[in-house]
Amino acid sequence: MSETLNRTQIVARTELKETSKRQQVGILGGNFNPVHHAHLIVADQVYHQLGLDKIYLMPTYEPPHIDHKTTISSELRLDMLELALASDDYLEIETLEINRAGKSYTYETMKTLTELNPDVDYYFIIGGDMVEYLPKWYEIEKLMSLVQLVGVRRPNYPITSEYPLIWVDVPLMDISSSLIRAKVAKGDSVNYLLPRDVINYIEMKGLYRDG
Ligand SMILES: Nc1ncnc2c1ncn2[C@@H]1O[C@H](COP(=O)(O)OP(=O)(O)OP(=O)(O)O)[C@@H](O)[C@H]1O
Ligand SMILES: O=C(O)c1ccc[n+]([C@@H]2O[C@H](COP(=O)([O-])O)[C@@H](O)[C@H]2O)c1
Repeated sequence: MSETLNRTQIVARTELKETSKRQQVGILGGNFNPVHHAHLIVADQVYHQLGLDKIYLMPTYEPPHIDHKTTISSELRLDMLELALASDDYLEIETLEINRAGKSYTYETMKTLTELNPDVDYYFIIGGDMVEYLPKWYEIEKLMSLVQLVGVRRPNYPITSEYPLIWVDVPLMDISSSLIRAKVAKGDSVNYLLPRDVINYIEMKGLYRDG
């Protein structure tokens, strides 16, 4: 945890201890097209720094952004997530949004998850790029009453928000799925930007060659 905790963080941290009988679960939602090492480092750092019981990486079916680019099939994205997480027992995949299909609104998802798991406290993790977009999220006020939002820094994005986020310090990593897709399309190396097994899968399936 950062040395520079703000009041929200300190209160939230205390609450973490007081609610220790309840399961503390983090969710990192995303398109994961493809999953990369920054996703895994973010999940790992939040897990350890907040002392959570588990983190789920949750692929969206259809990204809820109005202007979001098209994605690839959920089967391909799920395969890559499974390859990336094969050796970690505290990182798992939540397939609720894939199974539900349609637009993946986080409020709807977390409403379902909190109803299914009333003994779990959820921490929804978002990168700095998403933080500034929060006011436009569907039913954001209701979502905040269901989950604790956790922000992680991303290069070139501010670390302020009008919402009560817990900020977790992670190494600044200028890695993105779009960078990886662009590099694959150009034939550039993507070594060490994402797990080797995922790179092999991308090559085997011929993904992203056309941009
Ligand atoms: N390098 C990074 N540092 C911190 N957070 C990140 C990073 N990359 C992705 N995230 C966060 O992980 C979540 C899932 O990201 P997503 O699957 O959309 O990947 P992405 O790399 O942002 O993809 P794209 O480049 O296609 O937009 C989002 O909350 C995003 O902000
Ligand atoms: O619910 C919303 O309105 C909403 C708007 C934008 C993003 N999200 C969620 O934020 C997570 C990261 O989104 P993305 O597009 O960066 O992969 C993912 O779980 C999305 O479903 C949710």
